[in-house]
Amino acid sequence: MDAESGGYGLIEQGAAVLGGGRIIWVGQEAALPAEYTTLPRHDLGGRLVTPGLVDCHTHIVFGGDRAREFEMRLEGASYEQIARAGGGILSSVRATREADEQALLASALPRVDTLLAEGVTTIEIKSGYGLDVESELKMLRVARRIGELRKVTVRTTWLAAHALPPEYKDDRAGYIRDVVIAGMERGHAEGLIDAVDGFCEGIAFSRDEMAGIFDHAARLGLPVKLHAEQLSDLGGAAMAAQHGALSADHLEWLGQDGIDAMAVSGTVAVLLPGAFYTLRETQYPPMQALRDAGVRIALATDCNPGTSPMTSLLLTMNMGATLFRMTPTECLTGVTRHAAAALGLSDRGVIAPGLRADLAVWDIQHPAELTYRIGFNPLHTRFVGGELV
Ligand SMILES: N=CN[C@@H](CCC(=O)O)C(=O)O
Ligand SMILES: [Zn+2]
Repeated sequence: MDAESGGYGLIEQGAAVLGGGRIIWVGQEAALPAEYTTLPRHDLGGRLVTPGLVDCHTHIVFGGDRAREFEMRLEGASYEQIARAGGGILSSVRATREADEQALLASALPRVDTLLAEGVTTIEIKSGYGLDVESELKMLRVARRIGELRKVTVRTTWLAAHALPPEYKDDRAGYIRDVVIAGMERGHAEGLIDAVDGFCEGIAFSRDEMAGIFDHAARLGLPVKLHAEQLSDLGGAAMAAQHGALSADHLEWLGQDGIDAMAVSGTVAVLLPGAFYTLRETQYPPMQALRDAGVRIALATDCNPGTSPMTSLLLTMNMGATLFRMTPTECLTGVTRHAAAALGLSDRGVIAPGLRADLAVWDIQHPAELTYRIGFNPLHTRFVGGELV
């Protein structure tokens, strides 16, 4: 990092050596060690290269859409009112339960491809619209298939604690036992789960319920993360941090206790400006206090049918800057290094020897252009695991 590059760590006239899916060497082309000078070359024409982008919070696999809910909100209904009336997440649950794996895959792929076309090379995909064991596992199988078909890294997250389905409306404990925990065990045994998440909110699960679910995840050796403090302050982020959570996400209502706990545990703050924008929220995440405490901040699309029907990580960066006053450097770090950390991945997000050769090549001169433009995609090429895509 240096002052001139604005903290990006830019290398002018740079070159990188890739091999075995990894970055072997990076530096100025003039300093390329002699042993590499005879290797086949890709001339990138002086373009800017960044790490491949990481979208660390998505619900990109789902059935149906929520365009009617969008209209209802414009007519004055709130997200909570719609949820309490059986709409919101539960309407996506009905459509997701009805869809088979093929249909879910077919509807998700165009959304995924839109992300990839903007330089994304790693995507997190949550369950959470099935809310029964079979439907939740179905979502995660589709997520894994997306990774195989598109040759990108997909990290899967068990989000059965997203909402209470109607058949369990008088039996919260039964839902947690029979679906959230029993399904977690099965999904873990089948190798379908990389992390466990939940929605800690008045319309979803309490802090104590989530703590019990996280204790179970810990027994299985699964890392945890949490939708916390989106609509109210239930102290979810602090509880998640005490469980060593990889990330706490949303965080509009996060208080100082939560910030302090996240700083101690190294929990990444994942901000989701798409949901903030769509819900026309007025409560801002505590950017400066997070910075002051040294909490790492990531950005993600939160692509979902209700609160963030968005498939652009570049627009997310612009929103992070315009809505949350993040600097362009913070926005880029937020979709690379810190986003990788939010997924527990230490092998990507930076261009450095030994790390995965996931790279995005852009037709721009300066990295701030990625954040500054709106609706413009300057991606030239991606390298995924060292392969030119
Ligand atoms: N906040 C909870 N879950 C999703 C929204 C899901 C939905 O409304 O379908 C989110 O991250 O914003
Ligand atoms: Zn979410």
